[in-house]
Amino acid sequence: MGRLVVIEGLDGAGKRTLTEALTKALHNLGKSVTTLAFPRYGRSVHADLVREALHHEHGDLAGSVYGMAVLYALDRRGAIAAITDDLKLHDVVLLDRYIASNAAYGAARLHQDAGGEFVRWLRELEITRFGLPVPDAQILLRVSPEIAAERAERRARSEVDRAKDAFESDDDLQVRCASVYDRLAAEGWLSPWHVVDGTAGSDADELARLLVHPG
Ligand SMILES: Nc1ncnc2c1ncn2[C@@H]1O[C@H](COP(=O)(O)OP(=O)(O)O)[C@@H](O)[C@H]1O
Ligand SMILES: Cc1cn([C@H]2C[C@H](O)[C@@H](COP(=O)(O)OP(=O)(O)O)O2)c(=O)[nH]c1=O
Repeated sequence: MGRLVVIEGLDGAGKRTLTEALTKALHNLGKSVTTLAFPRYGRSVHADLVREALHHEHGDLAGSVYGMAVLYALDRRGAIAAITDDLKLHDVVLLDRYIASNAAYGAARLHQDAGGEFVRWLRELEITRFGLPVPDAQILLRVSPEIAAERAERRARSEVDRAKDAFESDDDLQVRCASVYDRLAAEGWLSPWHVVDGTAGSDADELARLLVHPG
C-alpha cells in the first residue's frame, strides 16, 4: 500500500507549485506518485456547485458553513474508490487539499478554533460516517496571510479563470484560517504533520526523503 500524503495551506500558499516539485523529487527517489487536487472541479457535481457558490451563484448557499462543508465532503466521498485504487498502484498518493481544508476554513468562518465543535463534527462526518482514508502524513505549507494574498492576487491577474473567490477575497478569514491550520498541525490532527516554510524556498528533496523514510 502506498502512503497518502496531503499538502495543506492558505489560498496562494504555493500548494500546487509544491505538489509539482515534490512529485519530481519523489520520482528522483525512484518512487511512483500520483496526484489529485480537491475540490475536483469539472469532475464532481459537488465540487462544481462549490465553485459556483463561491462566485455568488445559488442564492445563500455559500453563506451556510455546514452546507458548504457537506458539499466539499461529498466531493471527497465520491473519490474514495479512486484514492483506494491509487494507493494500491503507487508508492505515494499526493493530495492538494483534503479534509483539513474543510476543518480549517469551516472553523475559521465560524470563529472557532481547532478544538471546537465544527472540527469534531467534521471528523465524525468525513472519517467515521463517509469512511474517507486517513492520511499518513500532512504537510502545512506555511506562509503569512499577506504573502499568500499577494500570490493569489498575482495569479488571479495572470491566469484565465482564476478570479478570486469569496474565501480568497476575505483577508480576515485567511488570517483566522492560518491560525486554525497551525493548531491542527501542532495537535497532529488525523496524522503527523510536517510544517514547511513556504517563503524559504522549500527543499522538496529533503521533504521527499522525510516522507518516504518517516521517523
Ligand atoms: N515559493 C514560492 N515563491 C514565490 N512564488 C511562489 C512560490 N510558490 C508559488 N508561488 C507563486 O504563487 C502563486 C500561487 O501558487 P500556487 O502553487 O498556485 O498556490 P496554491 O495552490 O496554494 O493556491 C503562483 O503564481 C506561483 O507561481
Ligand atoms: C477542499 C476544500 C477547500 N475548501 C476551500 C479552500 C479554498 O478557499 C476554496 C477553493 O479551493 P482551492 O483549492 O483553493 O481551489 P481554487 O483552485 O479555486 O483556488 O475552498 C474548503 O473550505 N473545504 C475543502 O474541503
